Amino acid sequence: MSDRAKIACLGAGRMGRGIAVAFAYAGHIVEMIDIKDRSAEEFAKLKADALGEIRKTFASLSKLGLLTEADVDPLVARVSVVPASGSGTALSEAGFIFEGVPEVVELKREVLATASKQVGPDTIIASTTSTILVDDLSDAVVNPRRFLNVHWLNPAYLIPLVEVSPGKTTDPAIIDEVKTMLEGIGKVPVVCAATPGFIVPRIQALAMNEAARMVEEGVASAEEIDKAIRYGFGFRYAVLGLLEFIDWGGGDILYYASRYLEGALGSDRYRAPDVISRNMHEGRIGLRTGAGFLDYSDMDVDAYRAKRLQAMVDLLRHFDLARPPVLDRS
Ligand SMILES: NC(=O)c1ccc[n+]([C@@H]2O[C@H](COP(=O)([O-])OP(=O)(O)OC[C@H]3O[C@@H](n4cnc5c(N)ncnc54)[C@H](O)[C@@H]3O)[C@@H](O)[C@H]2O)c1
Ligand SMILES: O=C(O)[C@@H](O)[C@@H](O)[C@H](O)[C@@H](O)CO
Repeated sequence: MSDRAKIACLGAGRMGRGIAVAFAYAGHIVEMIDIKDRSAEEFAKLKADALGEIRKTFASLSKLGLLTEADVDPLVARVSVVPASGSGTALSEAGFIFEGVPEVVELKREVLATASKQVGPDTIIASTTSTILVDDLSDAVVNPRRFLNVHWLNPAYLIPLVEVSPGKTTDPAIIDEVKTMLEGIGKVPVVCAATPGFIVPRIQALAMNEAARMVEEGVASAEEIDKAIRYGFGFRYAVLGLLEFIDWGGGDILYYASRYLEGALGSDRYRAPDVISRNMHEGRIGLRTGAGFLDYSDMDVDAYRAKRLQAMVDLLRHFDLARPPVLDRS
């Protein structure tokens, strides 16, 4: 018998299924609980659909070389779907529960309140919300000390990052427990303060809306904008962090660029935060001054730069875009 914690997902939708695949892959037993009120026929259909998609996902991972075809059956067998009426055992046996119902505060509170009455004393409950402040949910849970937000990125079984956002009432020991568990299944957890949108949704909602706005304004087609993201924005940020790049390009450039864009596009959504002007006026503009958002003073900057450039060259090769130089030999 495995001593890996049992997992329960509240909801068998996109995130429930993705999280189920991630945990089953890592050796955990997962029960997806369908808490929506529906007929036996509707439940049977949902169950077949969810398990069918999980099988398809494992089958595609086998084609992509992450597992063998023979692994698919035993991995799928680790996942089951139970109706609300059968949730008692699943909830009382689960070590970790991930709530994954639609992004509606009242619905999440209702589901969390009901489920948290049925869990064991050591169970940790997490909401997979993309944006909702953890403290807007925690008082719905019977034991809020063992509750926090754990935001996975879609597709959850492939993207390494998981954002962990504890609230005012979360027991600090739980944060470590969740981090250890996530690292144990190969994820890269990042902890952030209780805030709506955490780190990634907060940044990407702005970027996604701006991309949509540019389509609306006729700046470029959706295809051209996405090409720019894949070969420029995404390419660079696969290697550098956003704040790290402010330091590479220079905080002074961002200071002036923000002022210009705010005026030229007539929108305060380009207004830089105070820290950008402060850094600029105090000369903390990045690599050139030895410090910006990061501190380079005690670093072998040439070696650091070479490492990042190597990663970009590896990416160029990955995209099949690396070329030899053009040399004019007579
Ligand atoms: N979709 C994404 O890319 C993504 C990524 C990260 C986090 N999230 C978050 O995960 C959560 C779930 O999103 P999703 O994309 O999996 O949604 P989804 O619609 O695919 O799944 C929602 C699940 O909740 C169930 N449900 C719907 N209405 C219900 C009700 N009234 N009562 C009980 N259950 C109900 C559905 O049957 C389904 O199983 C959201 O909070 C979302 O913000 C989504
Ligand atoms: O990063 C993710 O996978 C999700 O958090 C997002 O898809 C999310 O639903 C929001 O950023 C949507 O705006």
